Amino acid sequence: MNDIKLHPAVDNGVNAGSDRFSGGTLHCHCAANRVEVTVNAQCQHNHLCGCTKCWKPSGAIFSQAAVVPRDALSVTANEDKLQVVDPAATIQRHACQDCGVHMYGRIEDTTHPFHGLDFIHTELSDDPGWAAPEFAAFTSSIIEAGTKPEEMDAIRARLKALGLEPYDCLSPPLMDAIATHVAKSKGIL
Ligand SMILES: N[C@@H](CCC(=O)N[C@@H](CS)C(=O)NCC(=O)O)C(=O)O
Ligand SMILES: [Zn+2]
Ligand SMILES: [Zn+2]
Repeated sequence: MNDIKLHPAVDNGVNAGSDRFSGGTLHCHCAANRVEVTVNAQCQHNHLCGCTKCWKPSGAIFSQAAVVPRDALSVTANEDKLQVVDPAATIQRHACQDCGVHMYGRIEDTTHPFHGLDFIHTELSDDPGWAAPEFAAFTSSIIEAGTKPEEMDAIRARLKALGLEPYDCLSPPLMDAIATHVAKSKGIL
């Protein structure tokens, strides 16, 4: 056992997803009248995120976030309990007002490279088979939430041991995808 706790989904090892998985339901943490989100797709780009804005289960220092096509996602129960956490943010995080869990994040800016993709936290689903996290994003940002800078070497080593390469922004393929989108929108590519 390793005493560094990153996120419950990876602390005992990363579980592989299923190639045959095609979606499931997510629930908030309320004991009754749970908000339910139904996703009719496997997720992509699942990763840990160390930023201060993404929702984390209690005790976790990283969030786990993935994307799905926005037209594959619908709120199927208790949508009236959802409220956008920060309307000024790029990602509009729709959270349950009662338990605080973020049910999905949506980008409304049609020019954004990730427009059309919604962010979800797959641990809110009991359905097995969601694609596994592949890397850790915004790793240095965990300091902004209280992790001591001197703990970072051990945390990055633990991430690497789990096969989750730590980056301080997004992974190179996603950074390349963003830059490609920007270059195309400027007519450079
Ligand atoms: N260091 C900042 C980073 C925040 C940040 O840029 N988060 C990334 C990853 S989720 C992002 O794309 N944020 C857009 C948003 O929150 O709308 C923090 O920890 O708050
Ligand atoms: Zn709730
Ligand atoms: Zn984040």
